Amino acid sequence: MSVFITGTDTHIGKTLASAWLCLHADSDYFKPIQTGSIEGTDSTFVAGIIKNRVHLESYLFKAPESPHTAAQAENSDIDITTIKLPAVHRLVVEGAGGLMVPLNREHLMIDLAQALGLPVLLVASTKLGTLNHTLLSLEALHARQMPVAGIILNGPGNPRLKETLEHFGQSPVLAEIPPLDAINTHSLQALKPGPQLLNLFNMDDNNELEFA
Ligand SMILES: Nc1ncnc2c1ncn2[C@@H]1O[C@H](COP(=O)(O)OP(=O)(O)OP(=O)(O)O)[C@@H](O)[C@H]1O
Ligand SMILES: C[C@H](N)[C@H](N)CCCCCC(=O)O
Ligand SMILES: [Mg+2]
Repeated sequence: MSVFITGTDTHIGKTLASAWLCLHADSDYFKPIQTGSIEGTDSTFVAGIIKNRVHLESYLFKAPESPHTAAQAENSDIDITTIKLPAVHRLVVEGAGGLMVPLNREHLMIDLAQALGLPVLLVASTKLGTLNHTLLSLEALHARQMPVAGIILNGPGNPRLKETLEHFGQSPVLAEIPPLDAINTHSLQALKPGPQLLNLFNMDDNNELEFA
């Protein structure tokens, strides 16, 4: 089984969560659309953690902007039908920014996620404001009846957040990643995912995802 990792925002921890999951789930990594390549790419970061199990991006643009304008700046255009999943058994696919990020004049990141048909993991902050951002993202996914595997909370502990998001968002919080002093293979290895999250990678493709 493979998953599509999105987030409530850019810079929210999608790559961190992706590297962490690839490490523990023995999974490959694929970032179909990367912008801001000058600053360094997510694939390069993840390759530092899981070495050579990182697949080449389908689209790579220099400008640290939304994919639709970063592509335009290079006289290019993103055609989501050209994005094919690498033929591997376990794959973590990372989006860019959040779900409503435009890829071209017609498609948003959520359209790509829907086209790829993978269960979606939503990375969300634990900061004030996250309830709105997270529930809006879940609303968008549920409105399209897309398979939502669950939420990964990233940031300082916030006791009531899990229960509130599970109640209103009808999706499980599958992991809570604390602020890490260092981000490397050792620190990610030491952070153990729960069985519910790892089981996602052991499910076969026709398993129904439902909120327990
Ligand atoms: N739990 C954490 N502890 C420490 N640093 C973190 C944590 N989560 C994220 N970061 C740092 O915050 C920055 C943004 O995280 P990350 O690159 O994973 O965001 P992203 O959602 O993948 O962004 P993008 O939309 O550009 O792909 C990175 O420098 C990352 O190392
Ligand atoms: C450049 C950044 N690191 C991401 N790759 C792209 C983020 C696009 C965000 C668009 C937006 O929501 O305003
Ligand atoms: Mg990233």
